[in-house]
Amino acid sequence: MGTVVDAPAVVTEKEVVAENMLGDKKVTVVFVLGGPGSGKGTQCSNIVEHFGFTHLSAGDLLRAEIKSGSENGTMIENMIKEGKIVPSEVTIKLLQQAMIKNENDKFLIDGFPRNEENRAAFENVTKISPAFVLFFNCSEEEMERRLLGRNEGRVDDNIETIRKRFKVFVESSLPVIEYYDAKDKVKKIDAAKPIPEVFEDVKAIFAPYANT
Ligand SMILES: Nc1ncnc2c1ncn2[C@@H]1O[C@H](COP(=O)(O)OP(=O)(O)OP(=O)(O)O)[C@@H](O)[C@H]1O
Ligand SMILES: Nc1ccn([C@@H]2O[C@H](COP(=O)(O)O)[C@@H](O)[C@H]2O)c(=O)n1
Ligand SMILES: [Mg+2]
Repeated sequence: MGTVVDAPAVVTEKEVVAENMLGDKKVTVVFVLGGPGSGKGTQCSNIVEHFGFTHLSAGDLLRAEIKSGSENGTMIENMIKEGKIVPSEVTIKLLQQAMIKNENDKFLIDGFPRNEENRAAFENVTKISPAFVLFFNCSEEEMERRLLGRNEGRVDDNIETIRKRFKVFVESSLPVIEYYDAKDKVKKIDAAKPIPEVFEDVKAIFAPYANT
């Protein structure tokens, strides 16, 4: 009888889950965080225009899901009215679908991760870690003034919900920023300055991404 040799373990390409791969494209993800009204959406529009990123706002995706008449619509609407954080699986699915649908490989993910559950679930499900976290720092007094003047008809831009959103930001979102800060991944911006001045600081951070 001939010698029996164990067949070498064959690792197919599909079994290897490479970091930051989305299907067959390698992606760059920047998380854009900051309190409600700190100017995340405003500056993301500028970054899109100058640096060719695609902007995905978790809040916008959730609001679109409500409008689409999805089965989760009522639950999402109630959570937003209360300033609460929607379960991660719902938001991550929307973000993943939006990234897959888009041909770009550079994404600004605005308003996510909002809590520890968001952060851990996104890393586990997607195996994507952010290149860095852009953190817009602003006082509650200034953010409150901006939100009350925004006039976009958002159901959560009223003083009662704004106070709840600030509490959630301090209790659940700041710890996520601290988590990434401990990994030296946070780039903090003074977001209390006028819009063009904030963008000057943002531009300096994104300079390495020009023409990529
Ligand atoms: N630096 C700034 N100075 C003054 N007003 C600003 C500044 N940045 C944004 N704004 C205004 O403040 C309001 C809130 O801005 P924006 O929607 O960008 O905030 P956000 O961080 O995305 O808020 P949210 O978390 O509620 O979505 C808008 O009306 C915007 O025009
Ligand atoms: N990761 C997230 C992001 C947002 N939400 C809910 O949407 C509301 C509005 O978010 P904005 O970023 O547009 O301010 C937010 O207050 C949450 O209710 C969420 O659940 N999870
Ligand atoms: Mg926004």
